[in-house]
Amino acid sequence: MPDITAVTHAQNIRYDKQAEALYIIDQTLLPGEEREIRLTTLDEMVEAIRALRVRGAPAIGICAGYCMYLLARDAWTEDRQAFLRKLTEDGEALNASRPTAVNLSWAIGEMMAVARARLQEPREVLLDALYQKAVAIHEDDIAKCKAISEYGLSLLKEGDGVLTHCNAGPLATSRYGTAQGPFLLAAERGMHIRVFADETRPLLQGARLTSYELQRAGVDVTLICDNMASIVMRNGWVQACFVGCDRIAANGDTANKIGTSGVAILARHYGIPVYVLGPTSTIDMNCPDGDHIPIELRDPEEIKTLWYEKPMALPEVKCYNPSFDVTDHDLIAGIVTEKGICRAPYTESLAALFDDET
Ligand SMILES: CSC[C@H]1O[C@H](OP(=O)(O)O)[C@H](O)[C@@H]1O
Repeated sequence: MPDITAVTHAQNIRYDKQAEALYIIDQTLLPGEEREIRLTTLDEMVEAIRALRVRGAPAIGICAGYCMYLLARDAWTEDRQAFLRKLTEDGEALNASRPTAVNLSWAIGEMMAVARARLQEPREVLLDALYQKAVAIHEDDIAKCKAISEYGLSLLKEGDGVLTHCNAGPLATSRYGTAQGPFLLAAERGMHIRVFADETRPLLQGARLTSYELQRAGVDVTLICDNMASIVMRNGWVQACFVGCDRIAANGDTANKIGTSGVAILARHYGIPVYVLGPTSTIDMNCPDGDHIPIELRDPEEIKTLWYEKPMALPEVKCYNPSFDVTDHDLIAGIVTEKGICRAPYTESLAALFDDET
């Protein structure tokens, strides 16, 4: 029996204030096992983000907020400059865990701003302000994802087919998700949307996470290999592509999971619109274009060994393993944020999102 709320409200990141403990669902074990693990030390936090036990741009930012609060508790000393130096160092180490998703550096920056602003306050006042900021980052994302899901759903009609790539559901965010949120909202409202989920090699977030979330929510999801995107588009089964984002540059160029740019180029060939969905915390107005987005390179051996019982190529074969690629802004029909749907020219429409913040 579909349990939509169990999916949309999955506690992928949970902070127990009584125990002062941070828990995450270890996403490397899904879909076979749903296990919470506790993150206590900086090394555990860095490893969890690097190993994608917690992953997805917004989720990484939310986790980083709580991590910075815990690290501040450990770094505390009456010597306030020494405290700030230690927290800064820990934040830099956390930020280095993965370079592409701007949400990580954004969340760490938000927490550091509170630490600097409250530096001379008594210990409990400063720590409470940091905790409240971490909670705000988490709760703001819930509201953002719900709004993104509503705007995204406004682009679809009953019976539409949508192709998605990687995972941008509740496991990658706080609730509902970004690119997948509209599908879950449609299910809640009894609207039939047919989703084609790319498996998304080599980390298989689409197979392991997207189809796991959507199937359990009762969404009509079909899992396909990445090299099948063209045939489902050619068959006329896809009316739109919805993808997430890890960093959107000021001109609309968007970094997302490796393979996204190929989906967008295919979609252009078949005349299918591609929408990027993500919160404004994923927009980096200091990054002028996609050439300036740092692309994470992962262990090349993953190509030959990940999820396989035995290596699928000779050990001496070279591999190249970029975790993201950049979709040119001119391939993107719209960028869906919690503030609405931005259209080209993105240099102007994205900047306008921040007008009320200047
Ligand atoms: C709403 S998640 C955004 C984005 O993050 C994912 O990358 P990863 O699984 O490596 O953290 C993927 O690119 C999603 O589209």
